[in-house]
Amino acid sequence: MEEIDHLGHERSKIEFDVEAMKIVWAGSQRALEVSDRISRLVASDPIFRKDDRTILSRKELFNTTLRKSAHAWKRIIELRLTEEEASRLRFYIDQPAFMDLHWGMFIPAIKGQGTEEQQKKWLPLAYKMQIIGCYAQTELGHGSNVQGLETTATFDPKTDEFILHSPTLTSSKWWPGGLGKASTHALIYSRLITDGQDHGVHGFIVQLRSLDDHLPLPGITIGDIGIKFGNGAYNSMDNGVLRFDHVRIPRDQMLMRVSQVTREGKYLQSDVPRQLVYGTMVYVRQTIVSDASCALSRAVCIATRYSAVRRQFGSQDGGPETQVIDYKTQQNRLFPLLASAYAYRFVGEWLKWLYTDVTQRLQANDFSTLPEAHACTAGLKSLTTSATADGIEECRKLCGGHGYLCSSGLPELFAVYIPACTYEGDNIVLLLQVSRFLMKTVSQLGSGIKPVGTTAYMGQVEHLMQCHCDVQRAEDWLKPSVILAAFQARAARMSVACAQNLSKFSSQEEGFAELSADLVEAAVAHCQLIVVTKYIEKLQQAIPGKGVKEQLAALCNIYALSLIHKHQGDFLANGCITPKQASLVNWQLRSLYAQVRPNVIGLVDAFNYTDHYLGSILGRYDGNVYPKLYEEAWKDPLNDSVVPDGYHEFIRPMLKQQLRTARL
Ligand SMILES: CCCCCCCCCCCCCCCCCCC/C=C/C(=O)SCCNC(=O)CCNC(=O)[C@H](O)C(C)(C)COP(=O)(O)OP(=O)(O)OC[C@H]1O[C@@H](n2cnc3c(N)ncnc32)[C@H](O)[C@@H]1OP(=O)(O)O
Ligand SMILES: Cc1cc2nc3c(=O)[nH]c(=O)nc-3n(C[C@H](O)[C@H](O)[C@H](O)COP(=O)(O)OP(=O)(O)OC[C@H]3O[C@@H](n4cnc5c(N)ncnc54)[C@H](O)[C@@H]3O)c2cc1C
Repeated sequence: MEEIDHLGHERSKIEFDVEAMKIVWAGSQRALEVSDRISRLVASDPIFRKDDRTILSRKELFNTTLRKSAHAWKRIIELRLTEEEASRLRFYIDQPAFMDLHWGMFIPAIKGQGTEEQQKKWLPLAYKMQIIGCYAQTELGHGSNVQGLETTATFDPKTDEFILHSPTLTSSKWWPGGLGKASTHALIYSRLITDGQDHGVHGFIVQLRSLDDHLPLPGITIGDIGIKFGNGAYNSMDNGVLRFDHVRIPRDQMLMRVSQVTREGKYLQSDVPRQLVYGTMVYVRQTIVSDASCALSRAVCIATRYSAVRRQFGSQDGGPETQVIDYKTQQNRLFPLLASAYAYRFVGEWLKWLYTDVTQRLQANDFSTLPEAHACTAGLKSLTTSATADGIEECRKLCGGHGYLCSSGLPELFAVYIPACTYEGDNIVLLLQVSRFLMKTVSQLGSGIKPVGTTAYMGQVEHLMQCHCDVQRAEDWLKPSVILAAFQARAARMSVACAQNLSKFSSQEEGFAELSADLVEAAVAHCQLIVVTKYIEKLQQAIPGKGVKEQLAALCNIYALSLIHKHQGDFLANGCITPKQASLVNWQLRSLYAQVRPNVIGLVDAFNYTDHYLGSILGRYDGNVYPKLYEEAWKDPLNDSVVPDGYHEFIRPMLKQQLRTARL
């Protein structure tokens, strides 16, 4: 039967080159080719099916994780996939698994914190998957406060070993992904004790399970922490609990790039900053920003396609009703999210560059950009994951009732995504780190230290404290210089106000505690400025393809102006803009919505997601929503029988009883 494209009329209106936009989204022609090929490979392989995930029991679901991971690994070897292809394979399989922690944290931690010798010993085993590792930092009692961890690693000079021990219930390792059932090894973060002295938290490679029969080694208690939020979702992951009872490991299993313990038990600190122990978190936070653009674009793709299919009200003379995407309220909720997905994509690309740059510098013992890399990764991780989690939920609401069905793909996407606001650093805790960095920058302004990188704008603080926004007509809001000036003035004024208020307290710590809510807002303003700046810089590059740059520019303006509208309290209170200019923002936004409206289906098609990856009937490429929703309902196990199990036991006796009561 011929397939009908129910979104064909939408696609015929598109004014730009969608194929060229796909390249921009993927990053390059080659990246698009790889992504496209691997997504099809996954979609066509029955082992990677995922439409049944929300109805599987926990054990069945975990079993699919094991099967999919083993099959993925087999395919990686058979097809000799490159690292990039393997990572795309993981992306399109779309199921959280122990492999993520092995490749995403265990290996990077050894690379970043291990000596050359340690890397030589452990990395080949890990690369060949002859050992499976996880990243065990968080404990039952402490996650955010890493310095508060309680697990101890005490050096025993008699045997040249460390003794790993969990002295309290709260010192139990709790949460590490892959720990519960799959990992054979772990990177354990633990307090280092030598000769009765506590040197703080360090990383140790510890074998947990036998490589022969997978049983826990002596002294180790280990298991899964239990079911988590939502059906399917993150429950494919075996987040674990672990306790040590005086477990001995050789001395050379402490990661010793940052500091060392000698054979005699002497503690030596190298000139590498201590903060490198936190380096793996910087790496993962950077990847999480790019992931945010993927998760948000996925939700937006579903909501956009469905909003073009769905019609409610407004029929005239028996004609079709209005597509809900044509309601201005729908556009006002949806289009800023579409714009954010693109904005996060570009800031993610930049952050990857920043991370690569800082890594190269670290290798050359240049640690000067580490504080900025920490502030940027922490802040942008926080900003993008919070907005993405909220955005996915908004997309669910944008799809009305059908968005609540698991077959819309949105409930599982939300459930699997929201922990990103917590893992790799609670979002508020991370923003407080950014605000510390900002306060330090402000305090150094008068001292001749020139702010650089993302805080360079603070160098013009005197101008930014007084400047006036130069907008008289709505179109003036389209000028990048005007947008940047407004965001810079807002960020600078909020940071300076915090710094001034902090100086009124007798101690810095007291001030930080009291003003933490304001500090978080200043950090958000700074991070939003980074996103806007990086988007504007992206537009300064050559971008080929008919109409592509124009659409990207419109989305950039929507991103920036919708933020000014949302946070107009900040912009007005700090005198960055006037009430008249705030109302012109709205006029300009409406006109931008009209400009992108004919192109929105093209803008989500450019993500190039397969129907398999989207996992959503509402977001189907062909828009054939209603027949497929109807068909899907009959697949529910409840519909296996016409009369439900339990009818004779529960429903029938109740009905009969009511009958008797009625007769009485
Ligand atoms: C199928 C086959 C596939 C094959 C291939 C597949 C490839 C697959 C790849 C998959 C990739 C997937 C990626 C992974 C998936 C993600 C899953 C998530 C799993 C989750 C893991 C976790 O959650 S791990 C635990 C994370 N924990 C945290 O984040 C804790 C948060 N807390 C902290 O970071 C810190 O404790 C703190 C920063 C909040 C406070 O630190 P501290 O108490 O030491 O304090 P100070 O505030 O005093 O800071 C001191 C000083 O240090 C600076 N600083 C702090 N942190 C850092 C840092 N990270 N880097 C650099 N500097 C730092 C701070 O600014 C201070 O500086 P001063 O100059 O002294 O002011
Ligand atoms: C799905 C998932 C996977 C995870 N995977 C891993 C893993 O693989 N390995 C691992 O080691 N860990 C892992 N974690 C743990 C995770 O890193 C921590 O949960 C996270 O760092 C937050 O720490 P916490 O739980 O201690 O939160 P808490 O710090 O207890 O936060 C509770 C509340 O207190 C607030 N708060 C805390 N400190 C402050 C402060 N100084 N100022 C203001 N407010 C504050 C927070 O904002 C939050 O609202 C995972 C967690 C989840 C949910």
